[in-house]
Amino acid sequence: MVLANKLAAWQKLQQHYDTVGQHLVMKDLFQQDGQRFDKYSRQFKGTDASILLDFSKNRINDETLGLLLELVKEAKVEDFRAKMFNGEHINFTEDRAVLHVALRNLSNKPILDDGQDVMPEVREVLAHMKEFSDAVRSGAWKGYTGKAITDVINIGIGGSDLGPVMVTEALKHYARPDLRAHFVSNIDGTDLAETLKQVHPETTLFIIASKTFTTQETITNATSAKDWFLSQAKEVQHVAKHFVALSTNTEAVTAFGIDAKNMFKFWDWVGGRYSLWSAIGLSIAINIGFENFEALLRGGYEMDQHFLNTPLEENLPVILGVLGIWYNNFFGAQTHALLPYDQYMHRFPAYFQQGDMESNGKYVTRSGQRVEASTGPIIWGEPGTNAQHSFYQLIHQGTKIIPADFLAPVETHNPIAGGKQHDILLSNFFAQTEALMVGKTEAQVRGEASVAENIVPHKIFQGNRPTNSIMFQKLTPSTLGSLIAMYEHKIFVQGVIWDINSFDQWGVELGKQLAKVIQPELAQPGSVSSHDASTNGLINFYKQHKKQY
Ligand SMILES: O=P(O)(O)OC[C@H]1O[C@@H](O)[C@H](O)[C@@H](O)[C@@H]1O
Repeated sequence: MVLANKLAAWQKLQQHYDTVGQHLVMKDLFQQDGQRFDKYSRQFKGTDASILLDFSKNRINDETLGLLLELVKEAKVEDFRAKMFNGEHINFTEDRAVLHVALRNLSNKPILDDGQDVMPEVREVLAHMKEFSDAVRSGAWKGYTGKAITDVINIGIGGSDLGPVMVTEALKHYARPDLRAHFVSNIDGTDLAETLKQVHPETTLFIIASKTFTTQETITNATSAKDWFLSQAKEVQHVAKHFVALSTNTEAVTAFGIDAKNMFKFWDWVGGRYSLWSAIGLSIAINIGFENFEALLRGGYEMDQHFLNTPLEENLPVILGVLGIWYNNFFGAQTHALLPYDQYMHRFPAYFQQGDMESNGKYVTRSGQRVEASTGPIIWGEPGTNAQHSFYQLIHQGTKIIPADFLAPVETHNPIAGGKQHDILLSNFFAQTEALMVGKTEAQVRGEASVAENIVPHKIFQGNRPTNSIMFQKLTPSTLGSLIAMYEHKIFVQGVIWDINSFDQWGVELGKQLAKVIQPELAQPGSVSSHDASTNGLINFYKQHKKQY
């Protein structure tokens, strides 16, 4: 593969940026073209999910879009897309297929990994999840004293936590108040301790979620949870009624003491950050019911079909992907904000911090060279309108360009005050992207009542700040599924263009290795001298002041 910045379309884009792109003023473009919204907005329609993407408030014209799509073709995004769906081992550093799309493949089409159809096993696990989640929800699954389960604690971290947390929060409207979901991820004992305070062992189900079943945080928390449980339940045989595992590692699960029949399997072709669609979604299925979990899968599946079959110029993930490239690589934007105007989506940005940054935070190309162009953006965000009262100042008047996606539902689940609160929310949603685009000129500032001369520059907004507006009818399970899959594929498109492997995560390993060296040093008496002066100093400071428990 050729380095992204050496592709002919990239060079053309650079020239276009230098001569035209960087000078484009959106306000003028809107004045010149009354059809700009129609021209630069697209709709996705699933069975019941519908998503509008308005990307007209971007610093682009027809030539920009044409060249960006040329880049997609030249970088062979379509070939890679086919490779992913066909089960080729595109995650070549781990020699794995990338088949999260199989988890939501609701068609009868087989999907092959190493020549074997993975669908029968996928369906088998889904059936197991249905059976189990139904039993927990109906109360048929009983704890060791014969009581029904009231609290489910998912113990997992990274991809084995963030997806279930984000989705259960986003779909809280569909959850039953008498069946509470909790999530413990951090090795900090506070996370587990504070959660255990809220539950009772007789009515608590622990879901130990770990693809590898070797992750230190998860196994340690799971062991402490088991100790807590056994301190009251006493008999080891009761563990079977209160602990289940979600993993690819049967051996480690059984060694932990969980019965293999209480294990929900998935496969190494499911990346951790793409795993909420797999058995890792068990806490979701219990929380919102299996039918709703299936609707989530359907939404994902329908977005997969859209990504696969829609022409590039109509393809939402492709459009979002190339717009990201435009700002990241030509305007030098370092970050990308996700700003959901839906309180239920408050963990959506955190979810895609892992989804995007663990996927595309890489500087080595597929052929092992160093990239010459900037890769994955820093993803951040908070729900509107809270974010407006926090960091929007910098987006409006700071020195950095912050491309942002604004997401909002047309319909709210909670029409408080006869829908008035939703109107207020949405008026802010519309106003912010408008303000970011049009800004406020010096003349406008002066036109306002009595502004002191020295204050004038402070009140000017340059505007021309790019945003995408993403509206969907209502935050239903299928809509959420489509939105998640849309961003997954956006990340895919960008990774292919940058020629990096979006599906490994070697960058998280070094810190883990070093922690394993340091942990025994903390338990030994005396000071350490084997590290650099700073690390030695910090460790020794801790050892001097540490409390013995
Ligand atoms: O599910 P596991 O194996 O416990 O892994 C949890 C997380 O572990 C992290 O180290 C990885 O970077 C993540 O990608 C992963 O999701």
